Amino acid sequence: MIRPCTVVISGKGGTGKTTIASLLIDALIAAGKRPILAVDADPNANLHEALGIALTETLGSMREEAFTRSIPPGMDRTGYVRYRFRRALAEAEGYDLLAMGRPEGSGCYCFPNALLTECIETLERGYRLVVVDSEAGMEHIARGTIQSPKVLLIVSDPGARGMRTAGRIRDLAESLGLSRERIFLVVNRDRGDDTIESDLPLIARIPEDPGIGEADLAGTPIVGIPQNSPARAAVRDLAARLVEECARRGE
Ligand SMILES: Nc1ncnc2c1ncn2[C@@H]1O[C@H](COP(=O)(O)OP(=O)(O)OP(=O)(O)O)[C@@H](O)[C@H]1O
Repeated sequence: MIRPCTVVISGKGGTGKTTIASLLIDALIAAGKRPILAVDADPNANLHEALGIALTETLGSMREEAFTRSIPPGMDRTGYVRYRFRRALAEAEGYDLLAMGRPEGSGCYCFPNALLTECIETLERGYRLVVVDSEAGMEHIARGTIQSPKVLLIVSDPGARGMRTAGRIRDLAESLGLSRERIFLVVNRDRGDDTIESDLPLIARIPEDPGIGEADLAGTPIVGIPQNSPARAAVRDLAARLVEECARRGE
């Protein structure tokens, strides 16, 4: 089976992971790289809002039912959970979205992780790309839920502190077995004249874009910003680079 190319977007809180994930998914679809599986693995699940689609269910929200609710006649519990799992996919033009939902209690994603680990291989079939909106801790990589991604993007603001954090995330990813050549830096909210001091390979500089702020303020989807907006153009270039990286690593 050919596995899709998995791109994980990580970075510390508020750096623009979800914004970039949504524009990236949109750009990849426009480039014909469909269908895409989008996974919202951020505890503050809001990728669906950035993409402008409704979400009816998260993997976390299925927990109670999976164990307590009586299952329909003729189905065993595993079959029922798989059925519900497929239903948790929000279908949209060119992609499906799966949201993990909030962690249970002490920050553990035990149930959604177990579910995703069990189902991801079957689920991945049929997708060309998997784009994961993740968090800095990379619990999903640590737990092996998301198999070694082909590309890890670390999003950071241009400042020195952001660069140090990006370096620490890279070290964490490496300690989890990800090879350095798969890890790239994305500088977001770039003002053009910032000096980037990082030993991470820079794959994209996404400019500060007033259209994103306006969409945020109005609560409208990020993917609704004009096609010619500066951030969108930069993400299109990023999408093209990712397509090359995936091809190099055997999509
Ligand atoms: N290039 C940009 N230009 C202008 N504003 C931006 C840009 N990128 C992100 N923002 C703004 O920065 C804020 C944080 O962005 P976003 O929610 O995408 O970050 P995040 O890393 O996903 O956050 P969290 O870790 O909380 O999930 C939002 O208000 C968003 O509108």
